[in-house]
Amino acid sequence: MTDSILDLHINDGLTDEEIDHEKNTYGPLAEDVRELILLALQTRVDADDVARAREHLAAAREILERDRETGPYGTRYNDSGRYRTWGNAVMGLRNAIAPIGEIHEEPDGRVWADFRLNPAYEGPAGHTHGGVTALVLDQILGDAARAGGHPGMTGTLTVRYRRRTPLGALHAEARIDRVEGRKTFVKGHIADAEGVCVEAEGIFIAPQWMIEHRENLDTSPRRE
Ligand SMILES: CCCCCCCCCCCCCCCC(=O)SCCNC(=O)CCNC(=O)[C@H](O)C(C)(C)COP(=O)(O)OP(=O)(O)OC[C@H]1O[C@@H](n2cnc3c(N)ncnc32)[C@H](O)[C@@H]1OP(=O)(O)O
Repeated sequence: MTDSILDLHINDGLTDEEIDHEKNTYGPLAEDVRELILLALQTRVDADDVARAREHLAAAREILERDRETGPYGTRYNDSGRYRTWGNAVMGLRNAIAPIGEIHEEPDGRVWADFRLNPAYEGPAGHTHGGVTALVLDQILGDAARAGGHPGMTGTLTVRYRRRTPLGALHAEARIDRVEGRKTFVKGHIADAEGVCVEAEGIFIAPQWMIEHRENLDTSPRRE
């Protein structure tokens, strides 16, 4: 173990039942917080009602803080090969800002997700923030590299914004273009119902520590 990423790659020994229990407990909490983020943006109730709502939120925070972790979630797995990246900013089950619920991996190497971006992801008025589409593409392209057996860190991500990306229903997909030694070149895009909005090419590079620990890495399709 030579890298700080590996230090957060932990078999926590949970049973499948315990993982399911955690999923059913903390997943809905993240959903509630996601709804609260939107409500903070959109509510029009008056100051008295806001003050009352904040009292309830303070009470909820007091309960949740009674027993908590303080650091990042990292990657956790168990003996049956269930990997959890629940803190991930794009698709972490316990992360209320993560916009994607599930990323699908096809046998032909295509990786894709259908998702919705609500107004909390706004950049130009009524449209998606360019940093958010880049965030999603970094994940989807990185997942295509990993799912194809070539996990790596993003070395370069080149993003071309072809036309404005609306908020609402979107589709992202990616696949490996070619592999050159430790470098994997991946191409992908985000589209709305009218077609492609943003294209990206990523170069994912397997650092030495990742190659050395390859057999322990999360290339399994059972990630959740
Ligand atoms: C145990 C847990 C494991 C988890 C395993 C699963 C991971 C599965 C991910 C899932 C999906 C995640 C999706 C989100 C992915 C991020 O968000 S990752 C976070 C953002 N990226 C980073 O923080 C990376 C920071 N940079 C680095 O760590 C290092 O610079 C790199 C990129 C690993 C390269 O370091 P290095 O291995 O020392 O590279 P080096 O030996 O200098 O060069 C090797 C080759 O790459 C080229 N190269 C070097 N840097 C670059 C670059 N930036 N751009 C292009 N080419 C470059 C060199 O020219 C060289 O090419 P050749 O001469 O061989 O042709």
